[in-house]
Amino acid sequence: MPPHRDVALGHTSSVGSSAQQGHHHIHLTRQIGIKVLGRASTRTDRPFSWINARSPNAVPGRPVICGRKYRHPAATRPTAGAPKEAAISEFGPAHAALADTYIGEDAVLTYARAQAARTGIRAIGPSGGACLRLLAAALDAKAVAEIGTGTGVSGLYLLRGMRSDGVLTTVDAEPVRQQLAREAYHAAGFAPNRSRFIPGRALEVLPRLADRQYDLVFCDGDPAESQEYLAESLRLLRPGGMVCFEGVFQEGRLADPDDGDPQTDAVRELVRDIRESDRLLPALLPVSDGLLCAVKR
Ligand SMILES: C[S@@+](CC[C@H](N)C(=O)[O-])C[C@H]1O[C@@H](n2cnc3c(N)ncnc32)[C@H](O)[C@@H]1O
Repeated sequence: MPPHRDVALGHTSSVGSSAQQGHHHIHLTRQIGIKVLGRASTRTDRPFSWINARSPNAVPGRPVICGRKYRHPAATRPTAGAPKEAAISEFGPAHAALADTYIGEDAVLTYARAQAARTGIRAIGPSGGACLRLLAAALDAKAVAEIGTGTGVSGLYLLRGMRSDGVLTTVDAEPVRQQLAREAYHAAGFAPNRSRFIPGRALEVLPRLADRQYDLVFCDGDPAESQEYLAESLRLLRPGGMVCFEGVFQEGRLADPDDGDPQTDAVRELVRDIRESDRLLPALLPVSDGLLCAVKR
């Protein structure tokens, strides 16, 4: 087998010859011409919290991702054969904190975040915000819809990633919060025509927005309405557009088998439906409180 260029590491390596590498691995290597650096495990006996086979919503063999504040009791039970994974789990919060501090927020974001805290709402964390900015830039987004303006933290990140002529349409049931967001966008130097504020309940406002006109839809309103937001997002998005849901870890409740709260159940359904949809290509990013993103095929 000829050597393949490893684009991730910038050196060449011989791949596909080891008996330990599975057929799928070899096939993938041939298909994309790079070395695959790791293989997904199919083990389900891990002792730590991100696989929770006891959850009533768990699909056998499929991981249920757990928020970083929650640790399943089994997480503390040592099990032979998986010390490395347990160690990785232990380092999760430290890595998350590093991802947050890496970004560094300016005065406007700091102010908008302080306003969110003052008014008692949760704003997306810096690492989640940076992902939104990154995705908006990667999509070259001209039209973005947001459910849950809050005091403008997520909107600032979105606007900073969008095209310079892009428009953010943002919906919130609380006009007072939208006014704070408007001030934050202004303070950050965005012209008024870069944002469109629509006050009202999401399920009343979203049906008025046009089909297939949006590059990105960011959902951060009422988690209990997640399924409806997904349906509306699929209608609003152009093919190749992306939907993102913030807060899917539900601060650890998602993977808590004892949590039967209807809101958590709604998010569990959302997570499962997105994963199993053949119209969507998902990735669950472990930033902020879980940012579930999916491209509409
Ligand atoms: C978590 S906060 C949004 C934070 C914001 N995305 C950020 O990161 O800066 C949720 C917001 O959604 C709004 N909201 C909750 N339920 C809603 C609904 N059904 N329709 C519209 N907005 C809603 C709340 O008023 C609140 O401002």
